[in-house]
Amino acid sequence: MKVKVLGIPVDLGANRRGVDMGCSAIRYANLQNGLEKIGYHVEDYGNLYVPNAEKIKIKKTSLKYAEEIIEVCERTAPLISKFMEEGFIPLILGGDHSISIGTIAGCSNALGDVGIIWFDAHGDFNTEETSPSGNIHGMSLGASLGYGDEMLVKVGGKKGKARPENVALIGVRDIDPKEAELIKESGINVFTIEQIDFMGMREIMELAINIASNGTKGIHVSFDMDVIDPSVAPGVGTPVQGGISYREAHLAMEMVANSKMLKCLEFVEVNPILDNKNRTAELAVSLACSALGKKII
Ligand SMILES: NC(=[NH2+])NCCC[C@H](N)C(=O)O
Ligand SMILES: [Mn+2]
Ligand SMILES: [Mn+2]
Repeated sequence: MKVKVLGIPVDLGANRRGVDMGCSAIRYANLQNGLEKIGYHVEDYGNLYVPNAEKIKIKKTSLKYAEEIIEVCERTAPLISKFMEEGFIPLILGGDHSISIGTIAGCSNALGDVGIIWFDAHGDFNTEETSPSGNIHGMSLGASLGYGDEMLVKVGGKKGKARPENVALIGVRDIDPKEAELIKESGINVFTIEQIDFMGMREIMELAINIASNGTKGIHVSFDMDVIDPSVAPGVGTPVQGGISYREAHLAMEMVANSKMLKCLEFVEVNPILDNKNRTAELAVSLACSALGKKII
């Protein structure tokens, strides 16, 4: 039971500044202590170097900071693979959601076949052509599945990090029109917030875990804190009303732990500037503990 924590303080993929501080906020909320209490050996690698937005001129408004984000992701991928080969579960702290292009590449390279459960209010399936914002954090799931800019798609070496039938996108309620078409075309499994209301998180997670486990060597869980309702998780840059509850989020993580398939875990989009006394980071810590096996009794 070993966890290796890695901070990736990228905020270049999002419009609002401040998610780069997410990793510090999550560590400050006693992450290491919480994991040690449930029996983990925890090593903290520290943060990856990320260039400062103030020093960079945007070259392309349709793919903002692409060069820098790709460079960070290319450094991330081999590091994640290495942690996994050493027997650690990587626990990655964002940063905005663009970092997943690198983490998923690394996880996929280490495992060969990986399933992805992606929690998000958004689809993160835009491309340069469909994105209304040009922000790469809205493109990272699509890029991981082979859609979009060649350089983004090729991070870590191979195009298409998982089979679409092994991917579950959960909690979505804000998808751009052309993004929706791409999502449908891709064939990934989508569970909207409406379906969670209707079927309950338990059934959705049973399906999602099956989807992500079927024929794979393990599951990568990518957790965008904006999947949770903003009344519970206010410290995010792109909040959308009507998100999942505190307990639904925990139940989902508890079921991930029970599946014994978790190989790589990340929490992204925590923005301490917009938070209320660090409660969103504290929630990320308690969710991490649940995903890694913390039990009520
Ligand atoms: N990871 C996120 N919070 N993504 C938000 C994406 C918002 C919007 N769909 C866009 O592409 O700009
Ligand atoms: Mn996201
Ligand atoms: Mn989101």
